[in-house]
Amino acid sequence: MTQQIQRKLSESKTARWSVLALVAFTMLCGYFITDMMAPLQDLLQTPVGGGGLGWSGDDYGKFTSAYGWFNVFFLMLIFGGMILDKMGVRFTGLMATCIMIVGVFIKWFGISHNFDGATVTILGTEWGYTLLVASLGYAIFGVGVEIAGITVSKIIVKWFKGKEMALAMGLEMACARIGTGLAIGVTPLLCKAFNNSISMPILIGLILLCIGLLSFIVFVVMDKRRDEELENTEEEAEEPFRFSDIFSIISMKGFWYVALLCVLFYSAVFPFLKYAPSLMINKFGIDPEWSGVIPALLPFGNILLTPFFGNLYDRKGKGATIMIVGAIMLVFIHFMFSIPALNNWVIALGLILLLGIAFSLVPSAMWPSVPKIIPENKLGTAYALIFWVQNWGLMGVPYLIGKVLDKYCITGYVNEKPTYDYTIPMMIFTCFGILALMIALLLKREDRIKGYGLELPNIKKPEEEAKIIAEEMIAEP
Ligand SMILES: C[C@H](NC(=O)[C@@H](N)CCCCN)C(=O)O
Repeated sequence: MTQQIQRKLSESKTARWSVLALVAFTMLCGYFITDMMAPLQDLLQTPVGGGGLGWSGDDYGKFTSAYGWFNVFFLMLIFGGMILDKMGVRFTGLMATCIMIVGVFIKWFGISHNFDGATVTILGTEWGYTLLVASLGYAIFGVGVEIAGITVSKIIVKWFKGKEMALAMGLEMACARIGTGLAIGVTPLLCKAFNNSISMPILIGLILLCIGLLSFIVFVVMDKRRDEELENTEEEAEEPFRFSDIFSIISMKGFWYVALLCVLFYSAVFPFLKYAPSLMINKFGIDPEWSGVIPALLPFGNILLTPFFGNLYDRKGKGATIMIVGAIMLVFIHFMFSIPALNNWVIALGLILLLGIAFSLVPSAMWPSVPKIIPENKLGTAYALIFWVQNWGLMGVPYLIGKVLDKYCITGYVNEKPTYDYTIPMMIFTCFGILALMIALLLKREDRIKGYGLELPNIKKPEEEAKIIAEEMIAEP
């Protein structure tokens, strides 16, 4: 009987696509705030007298890397994954969204106060209070948005397993990319509209996130209703999560290949995006006000392509091959960016569009591949562990690039602001691409050995599904 209800509910397309829209909107808000400071790097580095905050490249690198501080060092993401598997998607998602709100509020507070220019020395480095408070806020926000990310992945598996799972994940990522695209493209305009205010766009982000919380609350109501109908609450999951599951996950080679591919690939994209507006100004001579426009095309390209490739994976399979193609493209693109003579904006445009394709290929195949390697009751923890490994890159790479820029890449000063040569940073990103390619090849090999089914379609044919249901009904008299 339970299975029959489950079947009926899982057939309700409207319900599951509405759920997707609700949680994807929350993620859109989260990603908007994650990336909104990138196009303001130039203004942040403008001296205080000129209306900026007077940060150095190193300061900007520190702030950007704060995103991963608590996730990486205090293992917040891993605790988040454990909470997710123990407490379920509703509790964890609400908790994560509230953490995001607190973090953005603190970041806004830090940026909108100058604390009379006071500084403090931590671990031998000097921090202005504005930088420190804003970074702390961003670090707290980073915990929230990452836990929300794993929660949403689990929600999609819960509602879409055996259906259009990769398409749904692709669409969720597409919405998240709208957030990134808006952050990069629109923030400088918002800033200008409010008299070059850096804090005002953050406040707008905060308001948007509160609407994101409301959207998640509507999801909670729907999800609760579904579980009540199924007479199968999250707390009564058949095989609850055990602490020892962490060890069983990390003892799998397949898990490590996905985690390493994830950290290497994403380290060459998200941190790159944080510096892309500055690259456009320094290498391609684009006006600071418009420096976000070309980079913003990357996430907007993802909006169409990630669901497209997700759908392809659902129907045709070839997940491991898709990841290899994406990694090859990544190497080519960053290598081209690193060549100093290629400095025409048309080349920047072409490369960003290509990066949009590469950055659609890998995520659209990688995330839906995780449930093929890891059992569902350990999925929250597995996604959390993958995100944790990835956060080392999201934290460390912007910091590294900030240091490299200030130490090796300054070519001069204009209005007291440094100008940079981006050759070395782009070569660093190319190296990440090469390593990602090697791991993608190893993953395909492991799939052949272990038979995870990464090259197989996700959508089960009706005959196969009928067989599974019949087997389940026999097992449950
Ligand atoms: C689904 C995936 N999300 C992540 O990888 C997050 N850990 C990183 C979020 C960083 C946001 N700038 C994705 O967005 O592809």
